[in-house]
Amino acid sequence: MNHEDENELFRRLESEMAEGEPGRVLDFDKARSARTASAEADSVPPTDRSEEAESGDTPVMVDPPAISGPGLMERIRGARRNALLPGWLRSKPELLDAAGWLVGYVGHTAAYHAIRTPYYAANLAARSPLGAAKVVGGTLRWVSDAEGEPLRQAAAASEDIGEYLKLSRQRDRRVRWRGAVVALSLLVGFPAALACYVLAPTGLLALSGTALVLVLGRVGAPADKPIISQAVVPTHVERLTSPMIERALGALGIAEINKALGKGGEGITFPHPIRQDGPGWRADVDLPYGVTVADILDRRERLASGLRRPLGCVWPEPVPDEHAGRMMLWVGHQALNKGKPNPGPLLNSGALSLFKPVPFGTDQRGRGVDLTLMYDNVLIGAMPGMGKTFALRNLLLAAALDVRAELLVWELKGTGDLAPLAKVAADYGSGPDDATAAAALESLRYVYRDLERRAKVIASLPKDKCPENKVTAELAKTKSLGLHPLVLAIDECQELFMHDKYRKEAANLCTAIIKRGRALGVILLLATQRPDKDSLPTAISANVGTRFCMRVMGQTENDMILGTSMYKRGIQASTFTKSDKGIGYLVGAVDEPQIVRGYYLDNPQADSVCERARQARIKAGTLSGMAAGEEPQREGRNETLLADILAVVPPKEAKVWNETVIERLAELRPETYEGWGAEQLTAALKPFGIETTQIGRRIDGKVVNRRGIIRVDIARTAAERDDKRDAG
Ligand SMILES: Nc1ncnc2c1ncn2[C@@H]1O[C@H](COP(=O)(O)OP(=O)(O)OP(=O)(O)O)[C@@H](O)[C@H]1O
Repeated sequence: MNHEDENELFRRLESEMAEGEPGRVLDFDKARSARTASAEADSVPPTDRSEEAESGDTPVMVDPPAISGPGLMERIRGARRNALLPGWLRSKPELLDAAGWLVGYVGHTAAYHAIRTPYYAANLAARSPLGAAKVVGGTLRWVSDAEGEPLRQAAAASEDIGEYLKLSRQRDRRVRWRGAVVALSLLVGFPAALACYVLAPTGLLALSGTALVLVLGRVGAPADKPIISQAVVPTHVERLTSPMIERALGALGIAEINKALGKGGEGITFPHPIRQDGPGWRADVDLPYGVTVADILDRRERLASGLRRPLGCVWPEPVPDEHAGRMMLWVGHQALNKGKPNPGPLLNSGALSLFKPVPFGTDQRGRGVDLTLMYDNVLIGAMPGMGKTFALRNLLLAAALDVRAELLVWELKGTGDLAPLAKVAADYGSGPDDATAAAALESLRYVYRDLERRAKVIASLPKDKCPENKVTAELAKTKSLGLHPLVLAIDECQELFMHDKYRKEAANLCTAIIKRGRALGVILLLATQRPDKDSLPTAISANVGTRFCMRVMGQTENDMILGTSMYKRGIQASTFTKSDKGIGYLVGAVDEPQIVRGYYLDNPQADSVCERARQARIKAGTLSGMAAGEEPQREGRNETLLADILAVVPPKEAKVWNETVIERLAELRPETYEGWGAEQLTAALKPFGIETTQIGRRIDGKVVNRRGIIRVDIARTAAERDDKRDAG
């Protein structure tokens, strides 16, 4: 292109720019390629550029200059540092696990061969004559220079006399000195052996004889029949490679991935080398633009098929603090659900503190996952039979081993899976019936009342003792304060939240406990198999700190347990299979969701942990309530009801309709009374021996009869109860 043409092109460009709106994005590539296509001219005259820059219509550059982003220091500061030591060296349980495995491996190998030593010895002895013959034969062949025989034969056959004579002379020389070596050895060796035979102690003689026999046996053994068999057969797992991952991703049917892998596509990038990570391989993958880890999680099964690995081995995960397309793909050597169930450290551990992390399970890589229960509440959800009760029981066993913790345990299914806890629990009930649901509700009321008491105690404490206005390990130790950890567990809590009579009150109490209980040392543990808004009030699911979700049907249940948008973020418990029992997503224990397999303690093991916890409690003097043989109060009554009625019905109102009373009660304590009906008040007063009665009122000139209370009845019963309490 000559300068004329070039100027013409830029004139055109300028006029285009002038026509367009200000700041319009120009297709510079097009312009550039037009330039290069038509000529050899390799640069724009500097005058042209400066003119552009000076004119007000300078095109807007939308791409940053090539070198952009943070400066060198910022990049160095922001760089991610790789751990100095490998994970297994930093984590004590992993180190212990690896050391234990090594000791076991060495021990097994040693024992295996020790048992077979007589067999190995007999085998070698049997082969020693053949070994001796091989040694003698080999020596004779060496002395007679047998290895040169084929060459001599060849020279003779080809009648190459010169070569033959040369080889024969070499042989004669060799035979001479080799024969001398052997003769000398025999001359020295025989008398030496004879002397040893006569003079050496029997032990040394036997040892040398045995060694000789074994060596001869080893020499006599055929190469294809090893004497020592293998103690362990190593499993060979196929290495995870980038082509395998690309092949698997390409088979997912995601258009963007196919485009990236196709001809001219940008391919798939791996920001770090694929490496061994625990008992599996870890690959970090940058998915093509626009593809998220959630897209892959949706197709985990297909991915596993593409990798030719069982589903339980393939665990794609989002990477914390990275873009949505960065995937950590961990491919285990063995399916997670095929590993031997691990009872975990609770089986043998001594005392625990709920203020510190307690063992809960292991992640895919076998590393221990702990949970801190204090200042938290836990929600466990899954389809029936996936391991909710076992997971809940793990947490309760940990709580049982903290002798200070008061346990209230309710299992509303009636299978008795939590029965071992009855040995240590202040209150325990199991059953699908109304009475158990009512008792569980009573427990909630008790906890709620205790919440009020705890709040008062904390408020009355000097600031230096309670600087953060919450229960501390120190305060929990002081028995007189009554600020010990209070753990209330309800398995199949949907039974309570869907109960005809109790659902409203149960939901209100639970919500209040979840909201206020954390700082006051109250821990609520809930497990449900029906995570929907009717069976698990949203106020509860929204306020729980730690969530564990095993297999569920779909997005709604997933997000109900794990929290809103978790499914979209790729945390999908619906991808677990039927055999993934006890395996779930744990959210809230650390910053990022984890896949965890809960420790598996069967009934007898749970029983033995509870027995140990019981003994520890007896020793510490903290065994209380039902576990201590005290009769539980099962009156089904709300302890504050009478006082509450007296508070909302002034003495001048002698008779008040139930509906008026509950309206006022709901204003006083919405968490307890909201949703009560007139009938419920009548039922709630019955255990106190108070009957409601028909009360007539004239409305619009007509007499309307409705059930109501007589205030003096309430006041009398309340006074009697107070007297009794004072006397008792
Ligand atoms: N961590 C685990 N590892 C291996 N297997 C487990 C684990 N947890 C539970 N299981 C198995 O799953 C089975 C069901 O467990 P569990 O009774 O806790 O389920 P669930 O969800 O409470 O059931 P349901 O909804 O019927 O009450 C148990 O019998 C046990 O064999």
